[in-house]
Amino acid sequence: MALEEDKHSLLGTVVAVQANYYQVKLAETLLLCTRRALLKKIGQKVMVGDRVEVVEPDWAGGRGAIANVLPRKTELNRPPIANAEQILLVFALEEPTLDPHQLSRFLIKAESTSLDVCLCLNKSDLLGSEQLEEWRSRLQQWGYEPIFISVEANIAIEAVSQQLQDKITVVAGPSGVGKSSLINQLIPTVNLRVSAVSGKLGRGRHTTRHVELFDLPTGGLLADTPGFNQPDLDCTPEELVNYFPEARQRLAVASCQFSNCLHRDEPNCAVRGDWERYEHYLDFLAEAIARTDALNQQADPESSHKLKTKRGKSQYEPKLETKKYRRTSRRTQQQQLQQLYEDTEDNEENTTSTS
Ligand SMILES: Nc1nc2c(ncn2[C@@H]2O[C@H](COP(=O)(O)OP(=O)(O)OP(=O)(O)O)[C@@H](O)[C@H]2O)c(=O)[nH]1
Ligand SMILES: [Zn+2]
Repeated sequence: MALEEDKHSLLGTVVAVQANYYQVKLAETLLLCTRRALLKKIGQKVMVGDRVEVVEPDWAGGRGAIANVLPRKTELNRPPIANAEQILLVFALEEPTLDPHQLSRFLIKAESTSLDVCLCLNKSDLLGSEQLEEWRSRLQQWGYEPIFISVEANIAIEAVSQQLQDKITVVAGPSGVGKSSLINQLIPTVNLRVSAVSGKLGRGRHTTRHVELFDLPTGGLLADTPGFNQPDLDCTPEELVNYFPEARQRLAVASCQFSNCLHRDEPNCAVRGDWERYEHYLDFLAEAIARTDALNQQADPESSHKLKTKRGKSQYEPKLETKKYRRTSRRTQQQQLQQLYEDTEDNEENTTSTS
């Protein structure tokens, strides 16, 4: 049920969701809204980032009701966010030392969302200019143009600001790389907790059970995500290659002999070669295959995976997703909410184990 953005309706953006309440931002005003019963009835969920039509505004009381949700441009599952345009992936060059395998894992995860990926490398104050240039050309080979920043030395924060202007951006990255420090710098009023060098103390900022969008002073919204060190890869072995820009490039100019090539040892493969991350590709491929096999064995009737038989060989496959459909959700909305809670718990575990 598409709703036109007509000028008579009151439109806002959901900036926080908690239980059955939605905080909706309309121009400079925040209204605490409920969801109209009809939306509930038709199973229309409301996510952070959603553009919504608000009715019955009570400006004095700061209340309202959501009557409609505009069609989403994008939709993320973990964290649950609608209409995000890009992922700002933050890593540190040192403390902790940049690990290409871990960085690739995050990049693959980010690429699989179909959102734009912006790579931001913090703590550039800890490296010399030669080392920085080495990293730059290395990452360019991977297909990325990193922004080197230092929150502590106030280097290139302006470039990040520009990159975020007027967009919904999701910040991601492992623990300890300086995400909180960066967000505090970008939004001075936000006051996120920065971990002490000695490690995390008790319950941190990610123990809250909701995702929130923060207002950027330059326009735009920022979503912070839990700092987790090992995102799960949930792509199929066939999809994986699309999440390596440098491999995509090879496939843009040549084709493999076999349409179902996994680019391992198949004859006349256009992808296999001496590019730096090819070894990583093989590692992640093995992981994706193991995961598919495990799913296969579970044979869970409730799962979104289908058992398919191809040329006499049974395979457990997720619903077919071409690149065009990558952004559509793979799970039901109900599961997404559960995941949000799991995310929080995962992170609580990580927080204790990394301190
Ligand atoms: N040398 C240096 N240290 C920095 C810089 N930015 C942040 N740090 C330090 O890095 C540590 C971690 O910073 P945080 O902002 O808490 O990192 P985080 O990514 O939010 O970590 P989580 O909350 O675990 O996700 C703190 O001790 C910061 O002072 C920088 O540019 N250079
Ligand atoms: Zn191939």
